[in-house]
Amino acid sequence: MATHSVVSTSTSYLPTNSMANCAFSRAPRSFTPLAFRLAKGFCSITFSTSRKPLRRSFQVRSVAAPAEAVSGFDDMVSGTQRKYYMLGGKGGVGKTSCAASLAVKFANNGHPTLVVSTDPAHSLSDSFAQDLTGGTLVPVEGPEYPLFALEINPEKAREEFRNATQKNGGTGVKDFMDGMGLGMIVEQLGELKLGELLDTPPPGLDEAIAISKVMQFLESQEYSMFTRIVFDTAPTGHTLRLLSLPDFLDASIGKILKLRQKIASATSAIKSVFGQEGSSQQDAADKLEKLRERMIKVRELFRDTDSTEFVIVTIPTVMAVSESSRLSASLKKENVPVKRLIVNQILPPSASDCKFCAMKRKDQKRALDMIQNDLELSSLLMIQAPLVDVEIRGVPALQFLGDIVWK
Ligand SMILES: Nc1ncnc2c1ncn2[C@@H]1O[C@H](COP(=O)(O)OP(=O)(O)OP(=O)(O)O)[C@@H](O)[C@H]1O
Repeated sequence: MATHSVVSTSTSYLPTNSMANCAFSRAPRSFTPLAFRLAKGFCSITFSTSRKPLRRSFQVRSVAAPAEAVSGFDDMVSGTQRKYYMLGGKGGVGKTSCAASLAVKFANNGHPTLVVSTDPAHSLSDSFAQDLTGGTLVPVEGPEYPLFALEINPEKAREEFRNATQKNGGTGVKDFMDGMGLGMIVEQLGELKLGELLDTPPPGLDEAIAISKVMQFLESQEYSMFTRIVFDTAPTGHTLRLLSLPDFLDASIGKILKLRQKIASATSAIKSVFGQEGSSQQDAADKLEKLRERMIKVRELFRDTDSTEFVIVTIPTVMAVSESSRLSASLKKENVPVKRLIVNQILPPSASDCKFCAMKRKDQKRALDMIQNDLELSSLLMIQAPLVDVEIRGVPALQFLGDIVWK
């Protein structure tokens, strides 16, 4: 198996420090790559500057790759049935870059695609070099088939829901129960903390509501065209909490709705309370019911082996690999289908390493060996993605990365 490392032939871009000895040399970071053409033996990159386009040529060395790097993209792209890919892992490992590059690749291979960020700290806009904020679908320019991006604003989604349960400055469901002299029952149902849940949401709720918001989009006929949906998820901790959240919310909301029904039919006095303030409370109850239905759908979606896959993204460091192993175990426990592990930012092969690179390479090798011996991770299809020497920003750059990673 051969891979290609990019070596600048233009000495003006070679750094003056010891890294200059490395095959892995630097490209000008202040430029935005406009087009990448990688062919066997030769690669050319066109950069734009504020003054004029600049073209630089690069030799591409053929070197032995350390391991098989085939991702099984053919399998991922085949069929027109809708499929969901969720990319997750430790913060900063390259989830967004991998998710965005996968979305671009799907769109270039015949799939109308939607890429969604559910990470409260969005970086999709940065990755596509396009403003995708605003919580609506934004078309991404460049790919052959339609590609839309969506950055969910969890804060806004939560506010919308909270407003429906907080009429007249009340504090939501808990006040609603208190107001009917039923606060005691709420207290008795110790685990029923929906009021608090809305006031001080636990970590992960934002993302659950964000995904529920996505479901809202997907239920709509208007969006039925998308055959591939790629999620750029929040870092591991959020994702793990998110996985257990639909069950928790389902149970809590289910209980409160049942309780409400029981109370409503039990006494006429309470019935009249419902009657007088019917619309806002009915509205809140309807919203709760709707949220609950969506949570059930989210839970089913996470576990559907036919249509969903969670791809773990990591980097070759002991800390990242340990976290990925825990993530994999948790996903397995929750019956979430996982097949692939991307090990991103691997130093490309080089004939002459500087001291820094040699040490880094040794560390990376240790982490890669750790993956091979890890009970959780060794069974996954490992995709090795090289550390590239340009910032992955904009569709051409994502296409370039996608062609390396998704083969
Ligand atoms: N293979 C790679 N080679 C070089 N740079 C990379 C590579 N993958 C990602 N990067 C860079 O690393 C930085 C972090 O990447 P990215 O935003 O995709 O990570 P993330 O896991 O989504 O981060 P966060 O957890 O903060 O959302 C970005 O500047 C990106 O361009």
